[in-house]
Amino acid sequence: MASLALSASGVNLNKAVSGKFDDFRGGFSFSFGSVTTNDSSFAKKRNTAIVSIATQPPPGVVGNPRTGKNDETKKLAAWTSVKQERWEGELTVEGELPLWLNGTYLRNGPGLWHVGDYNFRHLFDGYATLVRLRFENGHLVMGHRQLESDAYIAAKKNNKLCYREFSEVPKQDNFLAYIGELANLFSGASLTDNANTGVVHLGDGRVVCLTETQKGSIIIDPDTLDTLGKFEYSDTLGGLIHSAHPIVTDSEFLTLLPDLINPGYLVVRMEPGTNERKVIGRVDCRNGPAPGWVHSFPVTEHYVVVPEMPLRYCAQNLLKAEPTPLYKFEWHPESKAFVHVMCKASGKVVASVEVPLFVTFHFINAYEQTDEDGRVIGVVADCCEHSADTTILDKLRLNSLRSYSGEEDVLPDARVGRFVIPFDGSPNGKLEAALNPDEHGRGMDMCSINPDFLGKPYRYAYACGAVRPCNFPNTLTKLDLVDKKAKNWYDEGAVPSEPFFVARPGATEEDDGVVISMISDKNGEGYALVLDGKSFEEIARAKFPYGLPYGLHGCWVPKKSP
Ligand SMILES: CC(=O)/C=C/C=C(C)/C=C/C1=C(C)CCCC1(C)C
Ligand SMILES: CC(/C=C/C=O)=C\C=C\C=O
Ligand SMILES: [Fe+2]
Repeated sequence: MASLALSASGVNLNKAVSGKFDDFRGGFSFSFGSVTTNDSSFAKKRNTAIVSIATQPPPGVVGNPRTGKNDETKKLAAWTSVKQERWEGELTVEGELPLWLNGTYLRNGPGLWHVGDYNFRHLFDGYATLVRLRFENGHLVMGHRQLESDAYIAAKKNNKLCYREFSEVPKQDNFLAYIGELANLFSGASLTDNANTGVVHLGDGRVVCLTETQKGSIIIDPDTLDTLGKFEYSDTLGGLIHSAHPIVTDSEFLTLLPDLINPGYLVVRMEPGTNERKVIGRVDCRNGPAPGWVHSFPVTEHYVVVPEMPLRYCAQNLLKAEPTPLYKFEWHPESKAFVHVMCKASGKVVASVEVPLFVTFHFINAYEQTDEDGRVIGVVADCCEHSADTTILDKLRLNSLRSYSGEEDVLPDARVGRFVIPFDGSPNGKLEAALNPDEHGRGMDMCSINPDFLGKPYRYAYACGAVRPCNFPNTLTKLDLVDKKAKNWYDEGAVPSEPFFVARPGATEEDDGVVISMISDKNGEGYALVLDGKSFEEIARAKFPYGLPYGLHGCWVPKKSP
């Protein structure tokens, strides 16, 4: 059992933070909260530790009733709309940032959950808030800014929801308008372009914010967070939706386009410097009325792994004005679950197996298994698996996230689900926990790996786990998938965002680097946190001028060499 001691040092942000504000003025009811930076008791309030979850008694978690809008009370900022349109300034760093850490960590996520007096219902509905941490020679400059999607601009202008978000549908004044809106749904015109899920750094240097609608692909300037315009796909592949998480490397962009008419998926590839996706191949669904939801998928060095989850897109739910318990999806256990493997070079499906039922948002990584002669005999694919329980989707409703009492254990169990897909023609693949889920408190999501190990055998992953009771993953967790152990960082009452691994230039060991996260703490404040990739101990933190909303996924933009 490990329960490591705490360290603390003070900071007075009144002196430390030099910030630039750009108050939002318009039809939106943003509150113009003044920035509360004078908090010399910050250090005293600190209570963080690396804990062994299996042996630590569950700590109390602070209550969190929130409205959709900001107020000045000190509550968790994670589920609260961002205070203002933008801010930029240097932060005071406690501890020491490695001097090799030069570049920008960008994080995207839904950060504004109301239009006028209307409050959105689901975490995924919020308008995209971009946060930028620029690391330079031991210094850290933070900036945040709203993404200027058409959906956001229209909401600001008209003071009402104008596009279909994840769970929200614009209200129509009359029957004719209702019919018009439905027609626009089929053409895609009424779908949101609110690219609030992730942000990727393409091999050609462009930085693109993404969501699950294809029109929600928006180019930004990583230095200013300016919205530069739509990323227009120049091909004629059509379709309205894609996986929220493409696989992006210096040499390619791979994604899946679900086909809702003839259930299946197109596997497509785009080269740096182009906007044209080319088809690698097509996977036909094995069963069910529609393709399974593909929020993400993994790749190995030579194969694309296509999951067919029994949580399937649902055309009827798409047409409904009010959200259903599974939103735009439907659970079809009778349709079973499958995993398909496509060869990247030939587009041929080399394996298609039935697997146990599963629910996942995020794949972690995948790799090839070889025999003693080096022949590929199968693939292993790991994901954050929610025990085939779809209730996780409804647990991400803002009411549920905001109304946590701190006492009940609300978060459904999750694990590192490891698929083993044989290439020998067997009809079934395996799905088992890669390590005992008690190692990470049976919470598991929001993962990253060392990108040099993408598609290759790997040992370490970073994710969020749980110290229970809780209603959302509340630890940063380093998973050792070889020793089957986890190290957990925990700050009582806080919500950390996805731990993002940045490798030290020239590193030869997989975990030689740092892990960056942004924390919403129980006092309503927040800070950037940098952990050592190996020891998983804190090496630096920097307090934000005010707490920021929860963010989903990020990317690293290395500093350009002069
Ligand atoms: C934030 C996140 O992780 C997921 C966002 C998903 C969105 C915005 C999905 C939107 C959709 C529609 C507006 C209609 C079509 C179906 C679907 C792709 C779910
Ligand atoms: C926040 C989340 C999914 C985000 C998608 O991009 C999942 C959280 C799961 C909790 O266990
Ligand atoms: Fe995601």
